[in-house]
Amino acid sequence: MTTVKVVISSAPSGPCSPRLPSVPCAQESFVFDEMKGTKATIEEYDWLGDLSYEDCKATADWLLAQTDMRPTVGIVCGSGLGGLADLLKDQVAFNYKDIPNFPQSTVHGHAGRLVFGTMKGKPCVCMQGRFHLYEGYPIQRITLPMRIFKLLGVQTVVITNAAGGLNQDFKVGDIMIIKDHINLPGFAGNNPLVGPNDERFGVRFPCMSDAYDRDLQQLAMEVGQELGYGDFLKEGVYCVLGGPSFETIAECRMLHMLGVDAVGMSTVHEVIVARHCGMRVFALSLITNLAVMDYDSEEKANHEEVLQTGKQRAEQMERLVSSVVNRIEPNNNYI
Ligand SMILES: O=P(O)(O)O[C@H]1O[C@H](CO)[C@@H](O)[C@H]1O
Ligand SMILES: Nc1nc2[nH]cnc2c(=O)[nH]1
Repeated sequence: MTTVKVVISSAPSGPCSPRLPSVPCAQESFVFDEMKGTKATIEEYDWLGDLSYEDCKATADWLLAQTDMRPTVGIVCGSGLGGLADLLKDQVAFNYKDIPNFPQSTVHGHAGRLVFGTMKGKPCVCMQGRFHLYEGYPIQRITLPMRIFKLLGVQTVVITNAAGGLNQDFKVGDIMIIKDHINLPGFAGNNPLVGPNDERFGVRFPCMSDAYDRDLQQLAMEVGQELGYGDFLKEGVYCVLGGPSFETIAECRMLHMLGVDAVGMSTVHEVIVARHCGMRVFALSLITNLAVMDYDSEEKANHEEVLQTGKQRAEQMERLVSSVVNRIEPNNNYI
């Protein structure tokens, strides 16, 4: 695994203080790559490493050469939700380690396979395992699969995750349709679109007020009601944190005050990159545990509980996702 830590800086005598690369101004601003010990100007720095448009295209072309499947729907399985991939028929599967430029899954509950197949007759590609910031990958690399999805022909991305519930009305096992997000690492400049923008993927300043497709949210609500999931189907705002430590009580209280309904360590970066390249997004959180907000509580968040809840709700998550996918039209409409 290659980890690159970069420091953006400028000469002390320069007119600008240390700054983010998205607002380059001082001539003397430079990027110091701590791993390689090299220094380059913001323009010169190889932000994407081997993840340029051409490299993404090479990966997509490699995959397209191995299978006749032409997916229009891309699915990301959250922690403990890898069973979604097993729903696919006529599977062609690749271990991440065999796919050029792909990172490796390092987290328990994330198998590390890219599975092509049909779900209710629709050609799909499914990430059985995702990448997280806390695994040490650069943020551009954990979101690489979204660009590969786009280049494979995917139009709609269905993203799932396991999350801690902050909304006091939520219970363990609830499924939350994500209607919006808060990108907390993004407040500190940790956004997957930082660096030079390649217009072949999308615009420099993508809009995020329509990040989560409203028609698909409504469709999922309808489908959920039809399936009899009304009691545990919710909607809300998801907040991403860097992890891997779970939140303190004070952090949970702060997030709750900010209007966050569920907290996790994934999804948002994928959503930003998916929206940047014009795919539409539908996302679900499985509430695997309740955030601890009370100093008298003995509860302790832990990954085993997360995986366990995933197992318990797997069947309903799978039915909800497959029923939504069933009603997505290839031209991005739904029926
Ligand atoms: O978001 P997913 O990948 O579902 O996983 C969630 O569960 C893990 C913690 O148990 C973290 O990785 C968190 O992000
Ligand atoms: N950050 C965070 N991620 C989670 N993933 C599943 N549960 C949680 C949680 O409580 N907090």
